[in-house]
Amino acid sequence: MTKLSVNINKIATLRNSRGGNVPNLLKVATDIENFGAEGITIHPRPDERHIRYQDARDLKKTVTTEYNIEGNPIKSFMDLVLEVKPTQVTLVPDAVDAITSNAGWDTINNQAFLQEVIAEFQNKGIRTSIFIDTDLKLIEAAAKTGTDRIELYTEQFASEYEKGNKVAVKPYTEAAILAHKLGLGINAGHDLSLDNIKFFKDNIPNLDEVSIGHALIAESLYLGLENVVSMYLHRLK
Ligand SMILES: CC(=O)[C@@H](O)[C@H](O)COP(=O)(O)O
Ligand SMILES: NCC(=O)COP(=O)(O)O
Repeated sequence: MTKLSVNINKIATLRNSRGGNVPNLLKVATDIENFGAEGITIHPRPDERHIRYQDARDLKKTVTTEYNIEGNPIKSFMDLVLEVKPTQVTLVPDAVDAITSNAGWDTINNQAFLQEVIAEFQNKGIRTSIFIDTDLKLIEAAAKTGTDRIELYTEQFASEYEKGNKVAVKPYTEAAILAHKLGLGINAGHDLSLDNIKFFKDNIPNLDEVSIGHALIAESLYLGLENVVSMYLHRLK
């Protein structure tokens, strides 16, 4: 079975836009768990434009499902994760000013560095995952870092699938087959959505977990709008 971990960055974006506590990030995380999601994902960025470091600490007290923290292992991020001790840390090589994650790790050139930080997290009992593209040489090198899992970076698949190019899933299938052979767990994420998730899942063997945020929150708005507009109209009668 593939677990759904909901990325709540966008809830924090909305909250921060007004400076108060609406929507309440902790309550939303608990509600998402109560609705059946099997995990909560956050990606605190160094500028704290959405998830704040304090959110990561507060969520540790309330999240009862799998808690996944994503980010680039710079010192402040490593200190935070080692303090909070989530279920899983997902290492993402994103630049400080990146609008969103836009590349996977070069696991060949960063092998020694990744080995070192992965060992540090694992020594504290934190499962590790590496955000990665589908190049098979990168998957082989990922296995040598000692990581527990990889997270396949699905942006390319999602954009090609939207154009009708279903064959774009093939490199992901091949990467997953090799990763499984090498003993790695398999996660996936970025731009997965209600439109593409079933096809992706059906084509990726041994898919442990997907983390979905941007599309899921946008879809929640669309699917909830009719209900909320009619509730307002009812109150205005
Ligand atoms: C690693 C990944 O693909 C997601 O964490 C994505 O980066 C979400 O981050 P933003 O919400 O900042 O775009
Ligand atoms: N790891 C991917 C993630 O957490 C969510 O990415 P997105 O759905 O916001 O693109």
